[in-house]
Amino acid sequence: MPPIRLRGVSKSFKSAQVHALDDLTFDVGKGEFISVVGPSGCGKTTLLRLINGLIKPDNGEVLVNGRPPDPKQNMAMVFQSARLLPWRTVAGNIEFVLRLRGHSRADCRDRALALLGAVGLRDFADAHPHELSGGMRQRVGLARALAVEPDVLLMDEPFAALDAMTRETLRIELLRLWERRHMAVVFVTHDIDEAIILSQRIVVLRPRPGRIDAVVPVDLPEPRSQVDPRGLPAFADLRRSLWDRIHAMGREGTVLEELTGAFSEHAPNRGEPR
Ligand SMILES: Nc1ncnc2c1ncn2[C@@H]1O[C@H](COP(=O)(O)OP(=O)(O)OP(=O)(O)O)[C@@H](O)[C@H]1O
Repeated sequence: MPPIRLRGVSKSFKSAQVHALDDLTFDVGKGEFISVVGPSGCGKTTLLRLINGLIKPDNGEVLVNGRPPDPKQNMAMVFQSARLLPWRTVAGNIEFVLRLRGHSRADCRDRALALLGAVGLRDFADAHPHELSGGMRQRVGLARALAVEPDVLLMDEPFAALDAMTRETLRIELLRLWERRHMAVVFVTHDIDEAIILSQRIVVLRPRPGRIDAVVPVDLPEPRSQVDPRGLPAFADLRRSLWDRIHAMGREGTVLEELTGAFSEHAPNRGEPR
C-alpha cells in the first residue's frame, strides 16, 4: 500500500455552494516527491486538508499508510508561514512538538539541536522567532515538521512568501533532507519551475470543480540537490508542455483571469500574444 492513496475523492463546501474537488484518483509512492499545480481556487489546499484528515471527502476514499488519515499518524504539514509559538525559543518550538510525542526533556533538546543543525540554524537555538528572518522562520518550520520523522510531508506553498534567493537555498535544503529521509512529499506551488526542480511527478489540477488534468512524470537527473536541471533541454521541453497545458485551460475560457494573476511571474513569453 502506498503512503497516500486517493480513490474517487470529491469534496463540496455546501455553505459556499462550491464543488471544490471532483473524482480525484492517484497514489503517492513511498519516498516519492510530487507537486500539485493549478490555478487559484482549483482545490490544492483542499486536497492537502483531505490528506491530513482536517476535512473528510463527500465521496471516495483517502488512505494514509492504508488507513483513514489520523492526526496521530506520522504526517507533518508546512504552511506558507511557519506559525511558530512566539513566546518559545527556536529550539523550544521543536522541543514542544517532541514533548507532545512523549520524548524525555533531555532527548527533546538533543533532537531539536540536531534538527536545527540540519537546517543551518544551530546557532539560533535560543533565539526567539521575532529575531529571525522570514526564511529562517520557514527553516524552523521545516525542522519542526521533520521532528516527528514523518513518512508523509505535506507542504502548502512553503516558499511563496520568501525572496528569490532564500527560496532557492531552501529548495536545495529541502531536496537534501528528502534525499536523506525519503518521505512521501506532496508540495503545492504556483511556480511551475519549482514544481519541475523538486518533483518526480507533477499533478496538474484544473478548476471548477478541481479535477486532475494530467499527472506528468519529471524524468530529469537526480539527485536534484546537486544537479540543477534548469539548463537541460528536457527541462525546457517539460516547462513548455506544462505551460501549453495550462494555457489550453485558459483558452477554454475557464481560468484565464486566475492564470494571468497566479502564473504571470514565471510565464514564458510573458506579455506576448498567443
Ligand atoms: N472552508 C471552506 N468553505 C467554503 N469554501 C471553501 C473552503 N475552503 C475552500 N473553499 C473553496 O474551495 C475552492 C478551492 O479552494 P482551495 O483553497 O483548495 O484552492 P487553491 O487551489 O488552494 O487556491 P489558491 O491557489 O488560491 O491557494 C475555492 O473556490 C474556495 O473558495
